[in-house]
Amino acid sequence: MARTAKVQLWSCPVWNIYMHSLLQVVRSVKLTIQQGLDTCRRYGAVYGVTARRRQTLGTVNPAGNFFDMVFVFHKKFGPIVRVEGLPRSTLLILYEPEHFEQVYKAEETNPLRPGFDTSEYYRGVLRKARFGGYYGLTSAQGPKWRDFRTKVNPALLKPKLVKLYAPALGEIAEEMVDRLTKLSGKGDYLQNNFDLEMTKWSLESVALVGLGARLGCLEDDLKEDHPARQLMQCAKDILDLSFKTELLPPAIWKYIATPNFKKLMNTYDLQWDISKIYIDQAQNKIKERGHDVPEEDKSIIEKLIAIDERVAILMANEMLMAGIDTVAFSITGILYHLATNQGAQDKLREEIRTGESRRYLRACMKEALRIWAVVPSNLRRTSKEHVVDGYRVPIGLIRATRHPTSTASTFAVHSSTGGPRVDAAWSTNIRVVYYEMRVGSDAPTARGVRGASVRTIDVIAPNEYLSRMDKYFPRGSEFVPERWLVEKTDPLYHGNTHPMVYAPFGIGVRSCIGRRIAELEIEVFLTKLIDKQKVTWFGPPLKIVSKIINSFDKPYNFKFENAL
Ligand code: HEM
Repeated sequence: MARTAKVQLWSCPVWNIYMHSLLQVVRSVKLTIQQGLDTCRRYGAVYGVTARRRQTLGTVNPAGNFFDMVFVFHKKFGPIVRVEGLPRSTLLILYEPEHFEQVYKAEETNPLRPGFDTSEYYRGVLRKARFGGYYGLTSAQGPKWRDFRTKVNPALLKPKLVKLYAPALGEIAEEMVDRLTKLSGKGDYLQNNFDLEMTKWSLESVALVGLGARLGCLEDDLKEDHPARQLMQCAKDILDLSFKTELLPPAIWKYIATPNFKKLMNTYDLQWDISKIYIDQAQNKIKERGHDVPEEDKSIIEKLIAIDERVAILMANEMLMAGIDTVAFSITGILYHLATNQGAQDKLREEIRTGESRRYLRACMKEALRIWAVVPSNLRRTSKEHVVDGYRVPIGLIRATRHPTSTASTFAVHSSTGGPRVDAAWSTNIRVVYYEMRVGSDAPTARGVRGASVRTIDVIAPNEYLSRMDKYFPRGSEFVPERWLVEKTDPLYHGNTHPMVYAPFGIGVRSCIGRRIAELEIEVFLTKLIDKQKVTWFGPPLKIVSKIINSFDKPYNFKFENAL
């Protein structure tokens, strides 16, 4: 397949692909990490040093849990840690909220979050005519991202509009509660398949909003060719195939259409085709009913179709990608904490039955997301230079390799955007030099340079790790919903901590667009479930594994009984 695509580094939303690639590398190769205090002040110099001066951490954290890994880094290297050895970029982990706040705020006008190049290729090149210049949110940066986000924000972020879905989500939740009751009598089925069941519920719920239809995920005996089954498979395959195509060696899809790449493009096509059928149905219903409906009664899908049919389909696909596993993980985490804290569960049940308030329910949700966030850290790619705590963080790094035959002692770096020419020195015996970029398009000249490539810098805010530290949240590893409700004078009061520490839905203008939908889905389901069922947990504690996002390790030892 011809590959004329000008592929840039793209954004992936919740999946934070770099976390995953980081974990893979940590498992398989020796990571070279330099302590921030040493490195940042002398960024270029450190990159120029030989392996002999690098601290090698070795294989860290074979279990692949992101929390444990950043814990080790923090303890070993301090508050600013740089991680080398990743395929596409350098990671700079900032453990002080003031530090990442400074970088994130400075990047807020153009927040860059890298993701899958293949998704951009599909939308921008392979199916360019179909997408008509729209890239969605998950695979767009800069003006393309901003334009789409500005278009869809009003439809997805208005609480009043999202609340219109509460009754229909309530019906789905009731069906799911009945289903759980039924399945809990089926031997060890739920122990092994609780995640699948929660995925069915979250897909059914998010599709109601994104596609305006009930898919039928909660039916018994879903056939292989059932659209619900296919959409569930598409979401799973897209993440899986993108990872394999882009991050596992040999990542040659830009030159040769590998089998995984072809499969990925076909999966995107299938997801589009199925979504289009539902969007067409929604459009027909709207036509039959007529447009003479007050603006505040129009559904999300109606508002999106009014912008453009392609925007509606693209946004539905984004929701199906970002809104299934995230919600399924979060509800599982909340249920686990309620099952292992019966006092909190009883208190919640009482609040639900009196029906006067939802304060405790919301506190339980916040508390569970503090302890286990589906996206364990946030990430922004630098687009400008920063000085953090006295250390210079460049826009990126140029990796220049000296030609073996060259005897020149310097090479030149010049800027096509008008910056000054800089002569950089090769150190004796060093064939590879990292030069800190100062302007967007710095590039080394040919004198003695064999090859040059640009490495970007991704600044990581390890929010889940920080949120469990006693320093920020007293009794940080305990489930204490009360901290979200107590007065300012109470030492547990959540507002005493830095506002950037707790960020399960991300940070700033690029934060999760599905937050209100996710919160409503979870709230409605918990209300129905805890009213009817007492949830308990038996066996060893539930464990997290970090894949593209966080997920849980089986078995799911929940027990559901009728609540008194
Ligand atoms: C509890 C469930 C969820 C959690 C914890 C979560 C978390 C996140 C996080 C951390 C980000 C990255 C934000 C940033 O970079 O600052 C994100 C982005 C995103 N999320 Fe969610 N999410 C959830 C549910 C959903 C749902 C239900 C949808 C769809 C309806 C959704 C759609 C998206 C999209 C499209 C983005 C990309 C936004 C952009 O780049 O402009 N998420 N989410």
